[in-house]
Amino acid sequence: MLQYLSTKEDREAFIDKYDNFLFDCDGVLWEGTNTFDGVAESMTLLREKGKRVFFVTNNSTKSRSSFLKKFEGFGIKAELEEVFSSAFATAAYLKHVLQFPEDKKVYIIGMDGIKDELAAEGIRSCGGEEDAGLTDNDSVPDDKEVGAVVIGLDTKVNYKKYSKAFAYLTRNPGCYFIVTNEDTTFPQHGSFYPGAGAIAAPIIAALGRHPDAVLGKPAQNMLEAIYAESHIDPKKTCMIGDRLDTDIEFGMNGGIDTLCVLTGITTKEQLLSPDNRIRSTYYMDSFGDFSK
Ligand SMILES: O=C(O)[C@H](O)[C@H](O)COP(=O)(O)O
Ligand SMILES: [Mg+2]
Repeated sequence: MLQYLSTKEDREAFIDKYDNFLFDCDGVLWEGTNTFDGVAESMTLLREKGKRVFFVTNNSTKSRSSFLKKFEGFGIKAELEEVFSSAFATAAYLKHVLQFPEDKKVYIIGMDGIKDELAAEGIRSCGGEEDAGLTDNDSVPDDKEVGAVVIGLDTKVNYKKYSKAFAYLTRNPGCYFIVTNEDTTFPQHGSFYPGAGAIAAPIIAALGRHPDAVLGKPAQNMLEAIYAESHIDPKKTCMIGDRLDTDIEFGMNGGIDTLCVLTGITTKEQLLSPDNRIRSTYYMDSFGDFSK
């Protein structure tokens, strides 16, 4: 039964119930370059109570170490081992699941986060922000070294990038088509903007097929990585997110409780609608309210 954490007592009882908290980032801890009131204080409260904290973001634009700088800028304590991103999960999938060959490389539509996480796994890549300024419509030469195309949120996307990705996926036999996450929108500047799912959609339409793999929430790759490294008890763990079809579904699929906050994508009307099939365990206006 969906419970609204409306009083200080509700919020204290919620915190005492769990040992581990998994945090989505965009729409929960911040929106673009702005954090929400009380977020840093609420995070400090959890740390002071000895709770374990993990960050599980579908945002593939930054590497985990770059995210650490963003956390620090908002006064949020975070360790590298606590940060899991869709770019990190994608690099791990290529390396350890696909056993991506050393003589192959990845073509990226996305930001440096994907390039950096691939490099950390020793996987070569091209495209990404290097192709940001391409405006020509010249033919795309073959490049048989490209063994995978990875698409994530790309705020510098252009037609040439799409042309290259389409060329490699249709010309190179066995070329993997991977999307870091399928969030259709993400919150910033007080509004909503196209997300990774919207960036990948043109290639899905042109190819007439869906990706071979999508690594972000609600897929369980990041939760499995957390379990493998930390042995946390799912019964004492709660996922805190702002998007129903990624964060809350991720928790439901993983058998953990969930808290939906209303500072990002999901509105109270959407959450409470009789048509909504993705019901979180709890909901509250903002994670920052724990500091009140
Ligand atoms: O790709 C996107 O649309 C954004 O990165 C999206 O906001 C995911 O970020 P998260 O809410 O999982 O931190
Ligand atoms: Mg979010």
